[in-house]
Amino acid sequence: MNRYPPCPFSSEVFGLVPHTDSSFLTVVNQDQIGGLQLWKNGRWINVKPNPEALVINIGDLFQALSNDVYKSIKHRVLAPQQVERLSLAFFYCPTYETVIKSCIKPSMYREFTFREFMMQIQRDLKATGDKVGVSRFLL
Ligand SMILES: O=C(O)CCC(=O)C(=O)O
Ligand SMILES: [Fe+2]
Repeated sequence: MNRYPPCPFSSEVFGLVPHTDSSFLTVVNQDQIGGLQLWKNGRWINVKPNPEALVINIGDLFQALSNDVYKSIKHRVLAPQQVERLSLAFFYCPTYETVIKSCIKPSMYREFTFREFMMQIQRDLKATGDKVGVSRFLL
């Protein structure tokens, strides 16, 4: 559950900074406040809340397994100005021992386990303050 409290400095801070999800797939149920945006064709696009729909995000593992046929899209959440925003995110991930390996050859990525991937993200975050992500495993 993500809770985004109303923020008087909403133009200066993010609810959630730009990122890609480290999962295989993410299922998001957002409320009606809005603020979720996708980076597409060089600009941020609003994901309009729809009470009858869930948002399905392709994650980094889907990108690696599909050999970049599908991309994990960069997204962010703007901080709400006046009212609280809530969302539910379900990250569909494999076990840590699962080997991520594309069946499309030649593979763009070397084989890696989900554990290796998550540990590399933590190391990069500590060292650079940023998630480098799946590009770390490009051959
Ligand atoms: O709150 C949202 O709509 C998206 C949440 C999200 O991107 C995440 O939890 O990774
Ligand atoms: Fe996300």
